[in-house]
Amino acid sequence: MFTLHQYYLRYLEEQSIPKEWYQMYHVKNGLRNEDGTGVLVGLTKVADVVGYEMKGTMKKDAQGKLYYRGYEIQELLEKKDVCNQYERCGFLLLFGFLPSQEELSVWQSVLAEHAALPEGFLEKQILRGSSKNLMNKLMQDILTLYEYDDNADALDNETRLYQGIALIAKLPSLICYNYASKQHALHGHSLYIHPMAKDRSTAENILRMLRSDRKYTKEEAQILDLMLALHSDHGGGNNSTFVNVVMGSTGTDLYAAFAGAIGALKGPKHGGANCKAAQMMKELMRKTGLDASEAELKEAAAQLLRKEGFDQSGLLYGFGHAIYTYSDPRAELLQDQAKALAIAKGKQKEFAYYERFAKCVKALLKEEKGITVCTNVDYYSGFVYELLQIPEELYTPLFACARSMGWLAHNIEHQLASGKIVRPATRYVGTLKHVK
Ligand SMILES: CC(=O)SCCNC(=O)CCNC(=O)[C@H](O)C(C)(C)COP(=O)(O)OP(=O)(O)OC[C@H]1O[C@@H](n2cnc3c(N)ncnc32)[C@H](O)[C@@H]1OP(=O)(O)O
Ligand SMILES: O=C([O-])CC(=O)C(=O)O
Repeated sequence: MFTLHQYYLRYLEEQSIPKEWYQMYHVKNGLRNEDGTGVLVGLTKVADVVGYEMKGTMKKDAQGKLYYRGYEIQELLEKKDVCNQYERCGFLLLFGFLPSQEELSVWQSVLAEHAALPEGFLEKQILRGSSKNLMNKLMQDILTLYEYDDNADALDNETRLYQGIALIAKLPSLICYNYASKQHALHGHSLYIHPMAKDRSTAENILRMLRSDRKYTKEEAQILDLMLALHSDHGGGNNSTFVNVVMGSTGTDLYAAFAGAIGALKGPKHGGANCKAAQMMKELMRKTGLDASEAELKEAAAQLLRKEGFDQSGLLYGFGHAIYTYSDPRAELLQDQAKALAIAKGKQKEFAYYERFAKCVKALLKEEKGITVCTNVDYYSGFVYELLQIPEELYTPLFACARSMGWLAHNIEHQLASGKIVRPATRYVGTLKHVK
């Protein structure tokens, strides 16, 4: 009797493609050039991500910079005493200019108007069906929302833009209600469904919906708002945005493209790294204690790199980036937030542990792999969320909620500017055979 396992072993023996062939056939593996830079696959006016400079044909590492529609992120998010940076950045990403105060309030009321879920959706789709993973549930919900849209397959870009806005407006309640429903269904927790308040920002509404007493402080809302704004876009090349553009290029519906992007973002090498990093750090703190020496921290990192412990992937989550080298500007902003929050909440030792561990990992990856890595956006974000009492399961869904602005902006931009179906090539390297 043959078993599938045997077929699999045979497959490995006969069908595997040696790693060296990628170089031999000049494959742009992972859509990267030989120097690690990304293959140019599009043009965008939405955002720019800078991590190196090209001096002729030489790549030179540089401090990281992120621009939304030409505005540097630090400058854009300078104003700290407001709670609607996310809405402001979203407007900028989608329409290309910074809204006036009046335009911003119109935009907020448009989002509020579309936030309500279709009639019966909460009861049928959310309270009656939970999933073991909230990202998967979000994909299901978005695909179900397709059924409620009479013009779901519209090809016209303006219609798609409005469809996308209506979808984005619903993400905060989808995420929070699914969490509540799951906690109730799987863990027997009390169920509370707080409606979105029309006069509050997205960040305020998320905190309200997540908390049984609906209470939050202005500072908490400002930090969450900053987190959402920071995650709103990252150029056209990041995996989830690209997936959504590739799917959109076939003319498929926006619901499908968003579901695809959410699936991509869930991956632990992409947005899912925020959960993984938080879990990894918790396990390390338990294992080494908060007072671990530099040598102990470095050994703990080396063990992870050797695939010993944690998830045995060999990855140090929250480190490294396809573009950033010396620094990820978002991680720097988050590090400042994490520090301030840690002081306020008496978690300085944990914060110091994060900083000391980061130093060891950077040194280790330089020694072992010869690469310059920085902490990326996913390193400190979980720590910040934890101090805001946001449950771990929601870290990646919140990323999706924020990034949906960027997904939509790039989806529409590609359709308007190029409209070309994305279709690269692969080379057949098997042998030719005849059926006997
Ligand atoms: C929102 C975001 O998506 S930010 C990124 C979040 N992801 C993570 O934090 C997961 C950990 N990091 C990584 O896996 C990677 O750094 C990525 C996926 C972000 C970028 O990957 P790449 O562009 O392939 O990185 P790069 O070309 O610099 O990698 C060179 C080598 O270093 C390894 N490397 C890079 N980062 C790490 C890391 N954090 N831990 C262990 N090894 C790493 C790569 O696996 C590769 O090894 P190999 O040559 O043996 O195959
Ligand atoms: O740009 C990338 O490859 C990943 C990233 O940081 C993001 O999507 O925010």
